[in-house]
Amino acid sequence: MATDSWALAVDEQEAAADSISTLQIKDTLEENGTAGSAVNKTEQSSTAAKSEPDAPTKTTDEDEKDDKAAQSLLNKLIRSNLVNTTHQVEVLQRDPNSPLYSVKSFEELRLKPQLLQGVYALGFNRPSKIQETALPMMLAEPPQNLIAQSQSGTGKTAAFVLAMLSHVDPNKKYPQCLCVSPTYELALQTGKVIEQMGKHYPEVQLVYAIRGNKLQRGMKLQEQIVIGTPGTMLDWCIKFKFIDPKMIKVFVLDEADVMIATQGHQDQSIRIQRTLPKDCQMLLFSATFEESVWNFAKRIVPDPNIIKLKREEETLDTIKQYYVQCNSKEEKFQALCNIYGAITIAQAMVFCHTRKTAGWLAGELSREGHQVALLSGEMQVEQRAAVIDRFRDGKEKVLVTTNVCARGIDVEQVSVVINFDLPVDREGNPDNETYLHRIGRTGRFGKRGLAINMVDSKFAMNVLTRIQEHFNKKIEKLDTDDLDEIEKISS
Ligand SMILES: Nc1ncnc2c1ncn2[C@@H]1O[C@H](COP(=O)(O)OP(=O)(O)OP(=O)(O)O)[C@@H](O)[C@H]1O
Repeated sequence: MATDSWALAVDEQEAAADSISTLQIKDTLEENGTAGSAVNKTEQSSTAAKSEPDAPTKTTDEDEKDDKAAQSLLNKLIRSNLVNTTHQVEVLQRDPNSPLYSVKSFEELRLKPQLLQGVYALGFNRPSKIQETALPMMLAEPPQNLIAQSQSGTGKTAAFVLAMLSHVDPNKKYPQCLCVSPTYELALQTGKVIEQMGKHYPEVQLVYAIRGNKLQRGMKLQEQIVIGTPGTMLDWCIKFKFIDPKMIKVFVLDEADVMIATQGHQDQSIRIQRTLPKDCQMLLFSATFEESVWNFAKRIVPDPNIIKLKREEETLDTIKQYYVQCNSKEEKFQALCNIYGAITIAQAMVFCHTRKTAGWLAGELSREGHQVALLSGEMQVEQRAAVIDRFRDGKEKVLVTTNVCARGIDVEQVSVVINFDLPVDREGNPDNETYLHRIGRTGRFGKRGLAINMVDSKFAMNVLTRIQEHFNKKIEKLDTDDLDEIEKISS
């Protein structure tokens, strides 16, 4: 696998315009000298005035899309291996009469030797759960269409990359596989996997259809695989005719759940799909599968086989939950200090509702002598990944954050999760799912965890009561002025 140097000569300015706007938000923390790093005690200013609890902030759909794309990218950047699951695979076949074929080894797939070498070079010993079923379907002759849903990190990208590399004819010097990703950064991440997997297959080449990668009018691409964002890909197929869509054998639409957040991306993807030949293999992947994703998937993939990885039920059984009653954020901070004074906490994650509170709290904790890391949404995704890596390595003991990192981060040492603010949705209702994900950071791998909720108003008390009712699990009151009582909770 090789990428031509011109193919990567992306004009950074324009490329950035194709990227998620989260990355473009001015990093106000950086101005304070604290972004992407541990909090510096001396640079934080103290806020003496009492303040009102944070009210829920409204977010726009565009924010949500940016957030999803950023979260997806962050997951990719911080993930070092396969997410371990005990999930069941659910399969709905186009032809229920044909026997379901699944593999337990990569050898059974009869891959080209260069690709098998690539798989081993990546350190893959055996197919993941989703790959066991998806790979035989994707590599079958005649090609089969597939819609696959499984959570992030279960091996979807590696699966479709292997399918694309298996289907191309390296002797034919024109595009044969198209892969569409929702953002510039996500396209680059998938491109990296193609490059790694195809390392021993240099005849196959890859080009990025992303804004800023300007080609000369009238030229025809020679690379067999094109990966890019929907707008540029559509232009390259229809407006500039760099690609002959009629020659495409495999069309992959990745991260459908992120894609559908932008109507324009949906329309462009559908327009690309319509230019492709009837026998082109259509593959669509998504981490989640709500109704809107499903409707979109059906428009892109006719007559599909469907694979779903059933979600593992998360449970609160191994987590002890408490709440602390306070009257202001300053009191909440004092309660937190008392907890730290009474019990030994290996590593803790503290969740706040807004960036402002998170920044303030990180400063206060730091002033108290804690090694604090701060992670919030306005940081660039790469900065966030660096903060998480440092925290995982134990360089900081407390991670103060907003919702941006509630999901997908496995830090084994996290023994306590503090909800400095309870999670609420846009309307101010309890966000039970986020609560579950937040406190699910602790009590992992069969260990016992501790979750402490800070309540500072009637509104927050009401949210807590409703969360308690939802999970049908009692959240005990904790008096943080009583050191003996705090000590007991850690035993
Ligand atoms: N069969 C395998 N054996 C070992 N590791 C694997 C295997 N397949 C994939 N991986 C690794 O597991 C991680 C997750 O894989 P991959 O990125 O393909 O998952 P994904 O479901 O596409 O996730 P996302 O939706 O976030 O892109 C990667 O680091 C990848 O290299």
